[in-house]
Amino acid sequence: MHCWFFTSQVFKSLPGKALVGNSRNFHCIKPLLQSTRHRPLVETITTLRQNLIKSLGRDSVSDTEAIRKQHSRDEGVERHNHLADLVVWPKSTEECSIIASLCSEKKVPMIPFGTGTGLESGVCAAYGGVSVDMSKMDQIVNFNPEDFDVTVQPGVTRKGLNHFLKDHGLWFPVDPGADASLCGMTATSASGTNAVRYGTMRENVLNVEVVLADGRVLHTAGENRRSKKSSAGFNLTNLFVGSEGSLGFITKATLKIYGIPEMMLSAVCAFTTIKAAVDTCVQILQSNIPIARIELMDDVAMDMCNNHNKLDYKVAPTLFLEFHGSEDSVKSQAKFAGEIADYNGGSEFRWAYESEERNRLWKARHDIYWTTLQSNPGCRAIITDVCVPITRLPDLITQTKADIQESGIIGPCLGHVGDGNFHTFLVFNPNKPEEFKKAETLAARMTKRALDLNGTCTGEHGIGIGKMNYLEKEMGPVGIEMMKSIKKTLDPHWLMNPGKIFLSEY
Ligand SMILES: Cc1cc2c(cc1C)N(C[C@H](O)[C@H](O)[C@H](O)COP(=O)(O)OP(=O)(O)OC[C@H]1O[C@@H](n3cnc4c(N)ncnc43)[C@H](O)[C@@H]1O)c1[nH]c(=O)[nH]c(=O)c1N2
Ligand SMILES: O=C(O)C(=O)Cc1ccccc1
Ligand SMILES: [Mn+2]
Repeated sequence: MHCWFFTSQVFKSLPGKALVGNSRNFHCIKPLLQSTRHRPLVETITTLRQNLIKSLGRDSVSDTEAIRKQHSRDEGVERHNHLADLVVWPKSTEECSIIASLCSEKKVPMIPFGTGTGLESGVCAAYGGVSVDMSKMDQIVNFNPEDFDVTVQPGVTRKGLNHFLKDHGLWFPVDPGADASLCGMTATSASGTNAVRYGTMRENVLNVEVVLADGRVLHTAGENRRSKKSSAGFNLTNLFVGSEGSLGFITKATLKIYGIPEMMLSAVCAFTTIKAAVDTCVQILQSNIPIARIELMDDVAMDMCNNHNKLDYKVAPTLFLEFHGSEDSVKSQAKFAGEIADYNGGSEFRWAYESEERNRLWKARHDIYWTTLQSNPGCRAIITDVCVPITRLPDLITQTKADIQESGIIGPCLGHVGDGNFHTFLVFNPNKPEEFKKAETLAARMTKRALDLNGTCTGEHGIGIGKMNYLEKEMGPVGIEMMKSIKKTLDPHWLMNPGKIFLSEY
């Protein structure tokens, strides 16, 4: 039973309480944790702050409100306005271990913070506590080009790593649309446009070093081990891939890296219907063309993309494709894919050979989130991220689009159709609760549809706060119970990132 009392404000998160606050534009989309957990006592935080300063030094601890605010939300829609009580910056695994021990001793929650680009409120301080910003641990600690692996600390971002790798003719292909930390990407089991060919974080993490809630240090595949495969005991590495800061601090990640392909060729192809575009994708995959990326943008997304980036693509359901390999192989892949697209009524491929043009095309795709928000000033968006077996995709997207059109809400559909993973972002004006309600209802209908089609409520963004309800449905009672018993072994006092993933505690 947790007996914590709040510090900064008389604010208790009541079970199931939904907040729609106009003045601060924040929305609690889903009920918060159904528990009577309270924030830590003021005197507890004061003592903890002194102990942390003594151990880490003054420059590694802050209780400044602006810093706490900056660490108490991510890039997703705001779900509440609770603040972390303190922010700390460990410089090493040892310091992270000290932080965990000191917080555990006082039973104060800890929230790992990567770069804050998450979309599901994963870094929010649902019950106060200490936000642990990992950015000062920013070294590439072990690089083995001939073995195609590298080990990074949590402050290294994906673009930072690729900047280092490119001089060696190597790259790390998992590419969420933001320049996220690689350990944050591990924690959310992130993905991106290259997953069709190279996989997601789940397939590209060989080992992680973790600091557990009590300060112990765990190497999930054994210390410094980096074999491409192993069947030695349980797969503890993948236990932490997708753990969303709820099982421990990832303080090192050993990753697979790849040779930069001899040739990368991108193409854009427009279709008359969403179904034709998605059927083309399914047939390309079924024909075993080793396509690197295949992304769908619907007419709404294309229109915004054109306007925002001064592009002149057709305003129609569109596939963005990319082929990697030797020149001969790329050309034959592209030719075969072009024939399949043509069979489904696709337009001529618009090619992009030069890296400059390719980057512009893919930047337009990656930036669609900002594009949509900037195209609708003052609005926010509920982001959906369902993933289904690819043959179920045409119906799912078509039905979802029909729902959106009927609702009158702005909701572009796009995403990683090669994985069966697609997104809508359901735009609403925070000062119009009826729009928010419509967006929320659409998201719920879409997720129910995906679960009914043997899919998942989240392909890559994680559960965070926004999808706690859905996880219960998706996993069922035994699944949830199993996850909690694993968490209880690693974090018996529920101190790691409380208020996320699960609706109730032990
Ligand atoms: C414009 C845009 C576009 C995209 C995306 C975001 C934005 C803003 N994302 C989402 C986001 O980039 C992705 O979830 C990243 O993995 C988040 O990494 P951060 O380092 O920002 O984690 P952030 O700091 O946001 O934390 C996310 C979660 O991980 C935990 N965490 C972070 N660092 C940790 C550590 N060292 N140890 C333990 N836990 C840790 C946190 O506690 C939290 O629960 C995305 N995603 C995706 O999969 N595919 C995509 O295509 C995109 N596209
Ligand atoms: O762009 C993507 O693929 C993302 O996952 C990020 C995203 C998805 C939907 C809305 C906003 C951002
Ligand atoms: Mn995505």
